[in-house]
Amino acid sequence: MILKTDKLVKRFGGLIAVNEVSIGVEEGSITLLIGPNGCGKTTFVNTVSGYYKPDGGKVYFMGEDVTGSPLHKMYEKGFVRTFQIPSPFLQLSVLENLLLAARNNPGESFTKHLLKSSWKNYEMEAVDRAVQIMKILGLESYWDKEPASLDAGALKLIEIGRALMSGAKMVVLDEPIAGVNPKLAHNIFSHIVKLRDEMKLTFLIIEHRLDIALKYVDFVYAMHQGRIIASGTPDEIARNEQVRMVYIGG
Ligand SMILES: Nc1ncnc2c1ncn2[C@@H]1O[C@H](COP(=O)(O)OP(=O)(O)OP(=O)(O)O)[C@@H](O)[C@H]1O
Repeated sequence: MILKTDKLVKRFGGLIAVNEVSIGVEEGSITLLIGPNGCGKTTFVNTVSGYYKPDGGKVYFMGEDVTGSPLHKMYEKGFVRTFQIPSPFLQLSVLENLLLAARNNPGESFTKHLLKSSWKNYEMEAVDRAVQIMKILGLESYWDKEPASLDAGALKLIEIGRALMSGAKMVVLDEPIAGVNPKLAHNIFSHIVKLRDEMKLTFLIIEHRLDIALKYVDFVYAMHQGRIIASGTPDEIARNEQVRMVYIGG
């Protein structure tokens, strides 16, 4: 398991938004977190990623106890939420946007990289990686285009590509297909699957559109009122009575 939580708790005053949530995310998997509005999904992810301090329980990332680690520490360890990556620069190309998201950009620490050769090596490696990522995401033919000229699906893929350039090992996506048409939504999920298969990347995804998402993910956790009420394969979750009750309202 790349990520594990053990009885994680987050309270807001008297409200227990995350109530002893224990989950495990397999490395190289796509894991989905579902549940009705207000059930605690965002608060759970915020508590894991260091945006909130937990009121109880533990978080383990890559075998290390990271309970209460701040957001930037989790990011350094490779646990990345796409909002941590600055928004794309609309006047720059797709390639330039990917390059700017690369971590340890020598431009950031001038004195460490006075030698031109280290700049060159760094730049070549970064360009190679960006090209590899653009190929997997099907963005290579747009490499010199400005993001603003592309569709919503491509923008989402650029966002994921930039998370990858930043050295992410696990990416958390908050409703990656919200507001995009079904064709683009399937396209986004197909590329997430490719990243899992070709780069061994792990995803934790919050998504409401189960008709689409369940076709692509490996494992699902269902939350209701701060607790995990079911977990299993997409098939098991689609057949789960309690999950159906919560979603359809009995
Ligand atoms: N900062 C906060 N202060 C107080 N209460 C909060 C705060 N953030 C969330 N809550 C409450 O915690 C509960 C869980 O909210 P959360 O946003 O985590 O749910 P969610 O499952 O992500 O919902 P959605 O699908 O609508 O995004 C809700 O009752 C919400 O009102």
